[in-house]
Amino acid sequence: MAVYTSLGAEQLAALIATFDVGVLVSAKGIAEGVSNSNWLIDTTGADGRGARFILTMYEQRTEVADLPFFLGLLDHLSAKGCPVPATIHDRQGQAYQLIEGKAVALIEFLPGVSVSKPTAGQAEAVGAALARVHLAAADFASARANGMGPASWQELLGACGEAGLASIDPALAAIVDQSLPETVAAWPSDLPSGVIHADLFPDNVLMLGDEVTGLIDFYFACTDMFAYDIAVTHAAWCFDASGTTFSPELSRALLAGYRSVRMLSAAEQAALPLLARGAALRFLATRAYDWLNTPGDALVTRKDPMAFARRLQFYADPANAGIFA
Ligand SMILES: Nc1ncnc2c1ncn2[C@@H]1O[C@H](COP(=O)(O)OP(=O)(O)O)[C@@H](O)[C@H]1O
Ligand SMILES: N[C@@H](CCOP(=O)(O)O)C(=O)O
Repeated sequence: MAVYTSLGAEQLAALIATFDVGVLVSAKGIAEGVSNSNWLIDTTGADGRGARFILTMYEQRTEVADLPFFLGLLDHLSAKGCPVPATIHDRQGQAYQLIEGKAVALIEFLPGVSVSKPTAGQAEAVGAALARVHLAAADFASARANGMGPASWQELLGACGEAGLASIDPALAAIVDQSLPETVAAWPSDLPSGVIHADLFPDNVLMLGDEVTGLIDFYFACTDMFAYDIAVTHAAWCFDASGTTFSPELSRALLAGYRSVRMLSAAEQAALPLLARGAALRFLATRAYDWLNTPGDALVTRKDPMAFARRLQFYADPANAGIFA
């Protein structure tokens, strides 16, 4: 359930009245998502013909200081024709407001559904959409460091400790030890970089058939290597949810879709196996930390760390080195 904060009908109506979007008709909490609170908002519309929006309240994982980057990026990409929701600015021109100390933003509603079993056609479309974001953000003026880089994996996995990792799975500490030091030591810093999404999982992509209608949840977006974003998207899209079964077909399609829009340099190509191990470690680290530190009665659904430990083992196996060719 991703509505952590209760907003009363009067509060919502007063908030919506600060935008030029007509009068509030209904507000329904959205169950999907884990980080922020989201509502589906219907209004009479500025022209009286009805309009639909998403209202997001940023909870503790999103720093208010980062909102100008995240929301400015949405507007930039939307203006460039990417399927990204634009933010609705209030009558004062502000992209977000504070309610009882928490930031809220009204954003464009985009059609589509998140797929749970992608087809090759859908993976190809997502690869192409990712490459278009990389190109479209080239003239976005702001930058944001990746707070989820190699130092954070070490910190989070270190905080879990050997005993914590063993409590998740007896083999987990050894799996981490086999890959973490060498991946961090070899991590590149000289590959083509720019704005990346950094969390383009299927639940952050809205689709209608093979068409990408929405790329959402840019709240890990940052300035980092494009090829790392490909690796994250590869890890997210090319396995079953448990990380047990790799799909060569989805992998080929995702990479072909990306390359159809943006060619990879030889150095990026060569780095993909290493970057994929890093991507698996990044999500293993946050999932393992959350697994051990999320109270049993919390509203957040804990995600299985072993699903990314299995991906890490797959990427670390020399027999699979050729999958990115
Ligand atoms: N712009 C949008 N258009 C349509 N639906 C959206 C939009 N933004 C969010 N949603 C819906 O809200 C859900 C949660 O949003 P998301 O940004 O992924 O939340 P969280 O950051 O908590 O993971 C999504 O799965 C989707 O169903
Ligand atoms: N994609 C991450 C979790 C981040 O949650 P999101 O709902 O904000 O995308 C994972 O699967 O571990």
